[in-house]
Amino acid sequence: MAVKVNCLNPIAACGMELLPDTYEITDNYADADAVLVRSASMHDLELSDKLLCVARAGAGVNNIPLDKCAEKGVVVFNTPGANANGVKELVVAGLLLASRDLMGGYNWVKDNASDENLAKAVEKQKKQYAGNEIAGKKLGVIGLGAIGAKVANIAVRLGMEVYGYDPFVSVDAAWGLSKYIKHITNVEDIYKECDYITIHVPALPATKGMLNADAFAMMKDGVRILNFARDVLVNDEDIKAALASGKVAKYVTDFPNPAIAGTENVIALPHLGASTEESEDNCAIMACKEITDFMENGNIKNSVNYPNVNMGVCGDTARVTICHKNIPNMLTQFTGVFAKQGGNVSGMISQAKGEYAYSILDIDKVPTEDDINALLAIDGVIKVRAI
Ligand SMILES: NC(=O)C1=CN([C@@H]2O[C@H](COP(=O)(O)OP(=O)(O)OC[C@H]3O[C@@H](n4cnc5c(N)ncnc54)[C@H](O)[C@@H]3O)[C@@H](O)[C@H]2O)C=CC1
Ligand SMILES: O=C(O)CCC(=O)C(=O)O
Repeated sequence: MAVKVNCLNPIAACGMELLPDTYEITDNYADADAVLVRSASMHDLELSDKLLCVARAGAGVNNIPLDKCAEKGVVVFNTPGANANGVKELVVAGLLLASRDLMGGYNWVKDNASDENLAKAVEKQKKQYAGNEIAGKKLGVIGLGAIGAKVANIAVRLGMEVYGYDPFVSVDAAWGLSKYIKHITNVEDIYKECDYITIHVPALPATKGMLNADAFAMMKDGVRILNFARDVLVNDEDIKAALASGKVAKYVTDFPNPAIAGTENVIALPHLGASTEESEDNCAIMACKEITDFMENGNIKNSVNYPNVNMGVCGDTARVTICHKNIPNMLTQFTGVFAKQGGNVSGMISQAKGEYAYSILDIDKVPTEDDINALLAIDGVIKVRAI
């Protein structure tokens, strides 16, 4: 039967073209085996029994109910790093927008475009839009993942003194960091020392409202804040007060909301970080490859709610995949189901991530409906799929 794929947002064609010809694109979310999504919220959508996986063509997964998906055996993927360069480049633009009054200058020229003496007027007017250079200034980067690490490295190359903070930094990201980045172990040192602060952490209960009145109170007067991660990381009322008092000179954000969009010294962009042809292509390609390998082989790569598991292509007559709870004695029960029927399990792999686990079994016979039902009847088994 054809694999049905539903796109909740438009996904770049170069990714969609990688899906096998046998796959069918459907407008009917409820009938989909696989869902592709960018920023659309899935929190209010029902998860059908048929749904097997969701691929987020992007990094942030706060638009997807990860626990609810895990409980129903729906594997959620994202595309780590695929749009990081796009965001990094926009953060560089954000640093410049926070330092030079480009918007004011641009608007003034536009408003005076028909002035015959424009060239002369420009020379008189330009002092209104003078600013500062970023070279030599201190930049604090909170979160040194795919984006934060790139931002920190480019800022070093632009002549900034860079402070980096990430208590959970991955080994890969750490290897890629410039040796000139100062390793900060207490985020308060970033608040106290830096002229510019940029935040690149996921929206989690622990990071929501991280930049709040207490944090602003520690910062230098005239600090410039950049938020290309998520609106909820910055407390709206607190940053408005900090902008009004001059504590924060500029707030550049990719996440406007009615509370801050019209506020003076807020420069708000319409979530453009990953909106480049290159990032959209990279994310679409990675997401579609993840779906295809999962649907065809049961392999999981870059999941955010199930473990990564790779057993290549099926080396026997059939393959069975099982989403289950991470509890004792599961594997012997799985092999027991096939042993009872005289079937041989020739390959098996199992990995756990938190409360959940995922197993792949290659077997020398096509599993019967009874086999599948026997697996489903095991306490802790969530979803079984025969490939
Ligand atoms: N503006 C846009 O269009 C885009 C925004 N984003 C946002 O940026 C966020 C980061 O993206 P990536 O760098 O690709 O993700 P990532 O997962 O590679 O990096 C996130 C980093 O934050 C760190 N972290 C987590 N909690 C922290 C804390 N309390 N303090 C300091 N560091 C902490 C993690 O250890 C990790 O290194 C995403 O979660 C998403 O919300 C991502 C892509 C595009
Ligand atoms: O798909 C998009 O444009 C959103 C990108 C984003 O915010 C993310 O990857 O977390």
